[in-house]
Amino acid sequence: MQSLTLIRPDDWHVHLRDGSSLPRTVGDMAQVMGRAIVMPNLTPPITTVGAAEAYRERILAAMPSARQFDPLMVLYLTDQTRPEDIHEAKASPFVYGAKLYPAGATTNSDAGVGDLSGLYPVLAVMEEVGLPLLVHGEVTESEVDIFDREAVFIEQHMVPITERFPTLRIVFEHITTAQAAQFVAESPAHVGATITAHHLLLNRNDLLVGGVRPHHYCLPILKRRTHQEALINAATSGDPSFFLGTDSAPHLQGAKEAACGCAGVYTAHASIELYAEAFEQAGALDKLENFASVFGPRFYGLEANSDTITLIKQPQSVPASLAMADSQLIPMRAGGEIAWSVLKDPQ
Ligand SMILES: NC(=O)N[C@@H](CC(=O)O)C(=O)O
Ligand SMILES: [Zn+2]
Ligand SMILES: [Zn+2]
Repeated sequence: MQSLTLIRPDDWHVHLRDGSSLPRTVGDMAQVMGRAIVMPNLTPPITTVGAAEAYRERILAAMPSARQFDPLMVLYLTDQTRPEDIHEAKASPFVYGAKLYPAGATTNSDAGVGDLSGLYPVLAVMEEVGLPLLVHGEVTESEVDIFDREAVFIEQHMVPITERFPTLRIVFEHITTAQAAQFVAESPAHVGATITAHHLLLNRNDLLVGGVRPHHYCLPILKRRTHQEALINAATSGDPSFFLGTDSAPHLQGAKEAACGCAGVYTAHASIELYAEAFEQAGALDKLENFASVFGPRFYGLEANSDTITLIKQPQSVPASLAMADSQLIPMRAGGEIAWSVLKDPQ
């Protein structure tokens, strides 16, 4: 049977949520991932180092005992964030970045940044102390088409930010377009990007052909096939600017299958297996380890994990639903199969 042993991967963009959701999300993550950058878009958002450290404790308390999993915390930037908050974040051993959500761009982003230029004093400190800026890169103006919001963000915001703060470390999160892939490829090494498994495996036909598929609805929204191909090329290029970030974002079934359904795809149950499928389809399985396990830690100035996992080419069935928070969510590929499995640790 075909098998593939990798340095243990990390997830550089995940939503673990809070409270009674944590056993599901943390349990799934900790099965395979060594570390994860934990997104701060809770209600209320994680805007202080104190809140980030308390959230980290709740995550650790929800961990299955068997494995080590290290949650790396992130501050949520608002119009009220002060330069002092950045100094505190840099001083914390648990905080690895600060996240820019344009207000209204995505789930729980209402408290995000309204006026980006108002954030410049904060970005100046981030550049000075070397704290990475993680960006949900979409404009929110109602007149801009939803499929264009990422590309317009590059012109309106990414270019000015990188020009004004030329050494600021930036992660362009969950990129979905050829324009974003090109922007990152042409930027210096301290500008990176995460790419999700679902944006490698799906395009907007998978969202809309034959009926609307609410479980494929996420932000930034799935784009046309040519963009999917550009993302596959970027992820399998061997360029260290591109690394794994699942953006696994659970919502309960009822919140997705609704007249106004929430954005987010849940992939934490089988994320490395889904990436393996995408890399195999591209004939680039040999590029998976660097993308999943080496380039992310290198970007964040960390060592790669010291142990390994083994993937085997053995299909796994995905349950029709997964329990979360006394209810259920519908994971990616629900009721179907994924071509790869992770060999379980011997007990
Ligand atoms: N990606 C999504 O569609 N949703 C994320 C938010 C985000 O990452 O933009 C969520 O928190 O649900
Ligand atoms: Zn986002
Ligand atoms: Zn996200």
